[in-house]
Amino acid sequence: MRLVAEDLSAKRGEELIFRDVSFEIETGRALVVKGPNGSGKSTLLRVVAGLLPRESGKVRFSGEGSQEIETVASACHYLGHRNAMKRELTVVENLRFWKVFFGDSAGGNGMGIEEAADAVGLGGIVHLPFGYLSAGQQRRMAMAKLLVAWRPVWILDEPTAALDTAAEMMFAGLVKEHLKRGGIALAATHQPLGLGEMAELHMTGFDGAMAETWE
Ligand SMILES: Nc1ncnc2c1ncn2[C@@H]1O[C@H](COP(=O)(O)OP(=O)(O)OP(=O)(O)O)[C@@H](O)[C@H]1O
Repeated sequence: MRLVAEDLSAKRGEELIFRDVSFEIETGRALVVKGPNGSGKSTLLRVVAGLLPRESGKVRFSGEGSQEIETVASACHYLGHRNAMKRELTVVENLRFWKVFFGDSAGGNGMGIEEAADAVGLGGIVHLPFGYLSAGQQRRMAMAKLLVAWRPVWILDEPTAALDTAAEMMFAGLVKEHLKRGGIALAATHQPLGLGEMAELHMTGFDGAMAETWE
């Protein structure tokens, strides 16, 4: 199966942020989106995840297994800059909410909540309110959200910003395992994700009217 984006363009407000962006990602592969601040990386990721409307173009799956997927959005996990957790609820309550809310996509099973917390190295503190956790621990728990429900596509926006080296390595391991299970990852990042050689999409944004280049 492949995630295919064809000739995407998107606006924020009245501004065209990018156009003619196309890529394909096979199962088991990751694509890293790079580019300077403001070049449209986050916008692209949100468009692919179905969180922002696209101005033109298409996002679809093709190949074996794609028929079982109703919509691209239903097959995507999106980890944005914010953690999407309620501070007042415990970690277990937050993860339980997401597990039920997302459900599993066809062809996979999410981890149990304790197992997912263990996988991000925080098994002992799931009873605490999310707001009690340190910033790095909160980010780790947000990563556990990706594990409690199976979705083949992980869309990751600066996933390891502000994490320590151990957490970066832990997350690289999670992504590698996801790819091994037949997942797909699309990640915007300024720092290496520790995944080895990855395909890259370089976004330069518009410099004036029409000066964008895509590699
Ligand atoms: N809600 C909005 N309304 C209008 N313009 C916006 C809005 N959100 C973002 N933009 C603009 O869209 C452009 C692309 O923003 P985006 O967040 O996609 O960039 P980015 O490449 O992810 O940047 P960074 O590396 O800083 O995270 C920027 O010029 C930004 O100012």
